[in-house]
Amino acid sequence: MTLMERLYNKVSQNGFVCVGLDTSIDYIPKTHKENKSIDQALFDFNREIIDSTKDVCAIYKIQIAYYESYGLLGMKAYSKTLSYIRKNNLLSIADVKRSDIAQSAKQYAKAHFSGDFEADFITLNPYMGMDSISPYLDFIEKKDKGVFVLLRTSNPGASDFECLKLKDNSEFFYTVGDKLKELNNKLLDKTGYGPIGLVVGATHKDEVEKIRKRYDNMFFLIPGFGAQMAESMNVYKLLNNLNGGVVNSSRAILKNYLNFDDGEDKIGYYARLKCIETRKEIENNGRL
Ligand SMILES: O=c1ccn([C@@H]2O[C@H](COP(=O)(O)O)[C@@H](O)[C@H]2O)c(=O)[nH]1
Repeated sequence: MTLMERLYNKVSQNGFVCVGLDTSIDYIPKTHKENKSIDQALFDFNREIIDSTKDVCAIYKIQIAYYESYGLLGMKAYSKTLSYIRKNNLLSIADVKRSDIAQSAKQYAKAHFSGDFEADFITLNPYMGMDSISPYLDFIEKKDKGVFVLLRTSNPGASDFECLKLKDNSEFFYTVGDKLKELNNKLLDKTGYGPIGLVVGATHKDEVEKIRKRYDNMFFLIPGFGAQMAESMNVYKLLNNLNGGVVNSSRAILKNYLNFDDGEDKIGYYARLKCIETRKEIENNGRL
């Protein structure tokens, strides 16, 4: 089975939620971190979240910044989390948003598609051009890996550059998307999708239908739901009949336990509950 088939099947079986492991030591209760090294505390927390959510989510996204910020110990937790995900036959996205000249991109590809930090998918920033993307193709084709490239990001400043108007009055990000679509079209498999996906935030409601239609064969990583308060209807429209993307939620899932008196003893349980709630909210509002 190809990577895209595995992801597609996970979405069909478990739903489209992508659990974001943006794990900060600040989110971990005192009782769960005292007498532990930082790497152990981060990893134990992640393991509890993974064990409790693996049958109600499609994939895990690990935001590298949260681990890098704790130095070597953070990166140890990052590596252990990725390998735990792999050992359990689950899927991972390393949110590393890389971008560089081809020679350096090749090293990034090696770093994040093999060895200590091996992930199934990574995120890329396309703004240095197509030669900053092509070095990843070797791993995509030979090692069955995938990428999600930033297209229309969820942050408030996203329009500063992504939406700059070109001479024909189109927005710049469509040029980026069209080039990536061309590349992805050569790699489609029987799911109808290919391993070059797009990051499309659900926070910009006016464009979601146009983006979904234009990039119909591209699998989306959709951030913005939960802590960034994107509307569930926007998410639904980006999902392409609920099987064309995964919806990331990080803080809302990891910190859900804080909303309950008995939360500290049931971190995984409340994360699981939030995953189920997230899926239901998006599915139900989409049906309206
Ligand atoms: O456009 C983008 C691209 C990436 N992200 C990342 O997704 C998560 C969102 O976390 P929440 O806590 O659910 O808001 C985080 O890792 C971002 O770096 C994004 O938000 N928007």
